[in-house]
Amino acid sequence: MTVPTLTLNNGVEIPQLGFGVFQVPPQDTKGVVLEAFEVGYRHIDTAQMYGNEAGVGAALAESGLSRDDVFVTTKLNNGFLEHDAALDAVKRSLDALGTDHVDLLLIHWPLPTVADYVARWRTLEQVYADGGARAIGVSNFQPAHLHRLRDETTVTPAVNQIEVHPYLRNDEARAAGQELGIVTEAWSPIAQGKVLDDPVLLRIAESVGRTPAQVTLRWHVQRGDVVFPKSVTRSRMEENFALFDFELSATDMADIGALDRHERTGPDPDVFDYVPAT
Ligand SMILES: NC(=O)C1=CN([C@@H]2O[C@H](COP(=O)(O)OP(=O)(O)OC[C@H]3O[C@@H](n4cnc5c(N)ncnc54)[C@H](OP(=O)(O)O)[C@@H]3O)[C@@H](O)[C@H]2O)C=CC1
Ligand SMILES: O=C(O)C(=O)[C@@H](O)[C@H](O)C(=O)CO
Repeated sequence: MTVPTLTLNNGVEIPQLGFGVFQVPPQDTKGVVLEAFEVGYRHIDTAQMYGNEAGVGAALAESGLSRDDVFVTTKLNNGFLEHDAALDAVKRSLDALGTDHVDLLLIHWPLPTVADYVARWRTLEQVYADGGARAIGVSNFQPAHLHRLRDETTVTPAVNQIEVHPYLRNDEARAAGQELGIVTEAWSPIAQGKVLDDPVLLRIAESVGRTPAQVTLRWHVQRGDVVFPKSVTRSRMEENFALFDFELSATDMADIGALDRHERTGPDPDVFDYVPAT
């Protein structure tokens, strides 16, 4: 199955479907990512916060895949608020991943009540200028945060990685991204499994002969977002990868969109202030 790519605002191509490794235990990560590569995934979404970049790096090294064939994203952890500390943290990520550049580097959380995200964005701009990342972006940024970056900095984020699933369409943040030429990446795309028993998704899944997870992921794809479902279960990795040989009708798309309850599974970016010790 061929995974389509989207073109980011600096011309870099990103596979629209990837594999997320949040909550994959560090000691299992190499094996899980190698399995994901076997299934066909070529886009891995990790983070300093997940503690498993070294496992991703070990899988990259052992896979025999060319570095250019895999799109790797990592994220600057919340504790690195100062320029030099953030640069050092990025260097450690590159070492752990066994590469001299990532394809995409994100600010993980804006932390608007803790520190100035504009300063962290300038650090990412430097990493980008120095070749440590082919593209830079943000995660969990609200429209006002994106507008501040537009007004006060030089490089437009390539992506905004935000929580999106049928119970949280997150229309405002997606629309701000569209206005500014920023691709939306939908995290927790199946709401960590919470949407899978929904009667509407069950009905549509039955009608198209697919599973509720496939229908949900296909909904994201048809909306034009990037997704990277996580699973440590081989059969689910395969299920989540099989999205490009069926289509949802306009009515199915609208019915899924109507499930929005503004219900987050994760923290609210306007107030999230978790800063780990570094
Ligand atoms: N930037 C940010 O702040 C955040 C980013 N993310 C990113 O998004 C990725 C995906 O989000 P995540 O929170 O992991 O949640 P997901 O929505 O991807 O759901 C993962 C959960 O669903 C289960 N699951 C996966 N596929 C299926 C299936 N086909 N049928 C039934 N159950 C299934 C998994 O179980 P099992 O593994 O046991 O098979 C796991 O418990 C993360 O891994 C991370 O890369 C996530 C949260 C926040
Ligand atoms: O998975 C991520 O990328 C996250 O940022 C989450 O872990 C988030 O920090 C969270 O769920 C905290 O409870």
